Amino acid sequence: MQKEFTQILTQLGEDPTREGLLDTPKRAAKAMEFLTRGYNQDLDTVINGALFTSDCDSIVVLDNIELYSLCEHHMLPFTGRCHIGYLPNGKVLGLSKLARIVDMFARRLQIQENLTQQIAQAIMDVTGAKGVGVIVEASHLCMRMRGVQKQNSEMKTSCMLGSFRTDKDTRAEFLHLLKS
Ligand SMILES: Nc1nc2c(ncn2[C@@H]2O[C@H](COP(=O)(O)OP(=O)(O)OP(=O)(O)O)[C@@H](O)[C@H]2O)c(=O)[nH]1
Ligand SMILES: [Zn+2]
Repeated sequence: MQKEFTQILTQLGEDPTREGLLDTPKRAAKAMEFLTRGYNQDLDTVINGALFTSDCDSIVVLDNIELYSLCEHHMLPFTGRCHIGYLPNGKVLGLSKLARIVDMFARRLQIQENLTQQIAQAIMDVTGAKGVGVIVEASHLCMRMRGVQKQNSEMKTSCMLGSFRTDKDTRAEFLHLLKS
């Protein structure tokens, strides 16, 4: 991507050979590689076998997982928090792996709706849980720095699968746990 970033600098009217910009294409390429490293990850590697037998039959929640992604329309950041709950079905997932799953999908070009669904579906697929709920709250720089320029609105998306979708008591308990 270095060559392309040099071209972008030129298109902007900049001089890519001036001192401050000499290493910019290299840095920008490295940063973009980091911001999209989710493309080089898969669930198996991320989970690393950290799936443990358990007879836990209560909702497990991990909330306020910070999230950094890039919107696929403008390639500008959207950032916020992800809240996850699942009802185990004989297996529990290593706690950090929930956050790693969030990162794997967030570090790709995304829209928030798809990101939310992909996280929920991955947790369902990996754990075979009875139900999964995922809520994402995020602020989109493409709506703040440019375009419609609204500073305070947040997008909230949710994906409820299995018993979180079919059983309103389970869903209510999840939402209550998040509030408390
Ligand atoms: N649904 C959804 N839309 C998003 C997300 N991120 C950015 N967008 C929207 O994608 C849309 C792209 O609309 P376009 O009209 O093609 O692009 P644009 O002219 O840059 O739009 P404006 O942002 O309204 O200036 C905008 O409404 C963005 O707000 C997201 O995660 N989910
Ligand atoms: Zn956008």
